[in-house]
Amino acid sequence: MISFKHARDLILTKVTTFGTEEVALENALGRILDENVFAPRDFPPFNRSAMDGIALRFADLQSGIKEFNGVETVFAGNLASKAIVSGECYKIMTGAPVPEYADTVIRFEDTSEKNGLIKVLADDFSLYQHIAQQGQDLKKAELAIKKGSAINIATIGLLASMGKSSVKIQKLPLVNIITTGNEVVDLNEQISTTHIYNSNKYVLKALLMQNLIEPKNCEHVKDELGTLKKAIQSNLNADILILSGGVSAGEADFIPTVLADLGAHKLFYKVAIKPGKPVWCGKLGSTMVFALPGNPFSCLVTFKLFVEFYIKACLGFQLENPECLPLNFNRTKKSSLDEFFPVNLKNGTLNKIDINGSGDVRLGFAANALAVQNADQREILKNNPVCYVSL
Ligand SMILES: Nc1nc2c(c(=O)[nH]1)N[C@H]1C(S)=C(S)[C@@H](COP(=O)(O)OP(=O)(O)OC[C@H]3O[C@@H](n4cnc5c(N)ncnc54)[C@H](O)[C@@H]3O)O[C@H]1N2
Ligand code: MOO
Repeated sequence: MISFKHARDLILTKVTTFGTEEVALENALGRILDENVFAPRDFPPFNRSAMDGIALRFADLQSGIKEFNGVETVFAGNLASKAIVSGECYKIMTGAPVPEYADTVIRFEDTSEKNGLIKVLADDFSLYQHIAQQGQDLKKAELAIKKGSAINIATIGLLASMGKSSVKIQKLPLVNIITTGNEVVDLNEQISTTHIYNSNKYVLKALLMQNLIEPKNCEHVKDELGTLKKAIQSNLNADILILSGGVSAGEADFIPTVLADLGAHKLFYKVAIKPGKPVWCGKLGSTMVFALPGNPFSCLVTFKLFVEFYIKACLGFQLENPECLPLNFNRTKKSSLDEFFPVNLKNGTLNKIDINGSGDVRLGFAANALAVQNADQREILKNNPVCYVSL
């Protein structure tokens, strides 16, 4: 059995890229950019009025001029055709280019207009006030977004502002899922007292969808050596194969044997964590295989700790160190394993979530984070910091 950290380090030795693709901007949210994007023009591209008002010469205000002749109105999208001289101003609308002859904007609210003369009521003004100056956000040819950046909402807006209708991004992995177990039936199937519904299938699919991945194939297989072998072989046409169940010590837990028979290169089998100890990980041909324990909460936890970790590392997401916050209750443990438990992060503390072990179908559903009690910490007292990952 290896430590959690050792298991993660082994996974990192298998990090690869799934290739790149060009997608329409509207499909790029949450993905990793695979190109440097340079500003195609200055932003703003011209001195832009930030207010509806009048544009005038600051020097006039400084010399005490308070009344101005409005010579032209400049709307957003238009250019002024006249040059102003001392004592003259433009009426200008938000988003319009401030003509080169003006350098200060006064809001309409701070003016009054009578007989064509516009009076400045405010006494407090500064050069370039209410003007977003050309190139103040980005200069033409400046690196606007670095290759490897995660595309968030703001990035989508910026890319659109730069006129990018499509972007080069990291491809997502192809993922297949095989759930196992004679007692496990799909929703809508006949269920008897000793049968259970296949919740892992839906949890794994949802976890992948959370990572924007739609599984390529998803099937359920009985605990039978030959059938399992065939199913695994026919699901190696993916970057990642996720198995659930059949990895522990039971007489029908065939997965580690089948994987060995198929010539898989094992990275690890059994990690010093709870839940999820019997997790198996390795490579079969070019496919990365994660065989997760069947217990629902173990399946969820090992996906987050290992499968998602691998996917994120391959895609080039920055792997952040876990954050830590005070635990709002006392927690003791008997095992000498790293124990992961569901918590609810609220108001800066980690609050208790009821869960009866890794077979609890509730999966800690009110939880929004997974906290860890390290192997050597037998007891955590209330208000002591605990590290967690978001769910
Ligand atoms: N003698 C030992 N027994 C067990 C050990 C051990 O170290 N020694 N480890 C325990 C731990 S920890 C776990 S976790 C489980 C893992 O078992 P398996 O991966 O072999 O999974 P199964 O036995 O197939 O199932 C366990 C449990 O989960 C239910 N299950 C399975 N698949 C699904 C599914 N798709 N959807 C919902 N629920 C599922 C299954 O019915 C069982 O109740 O082993 C312990 N045993
Ligand atoms: O790892 Mo098992 O997941 O403790 O039940």
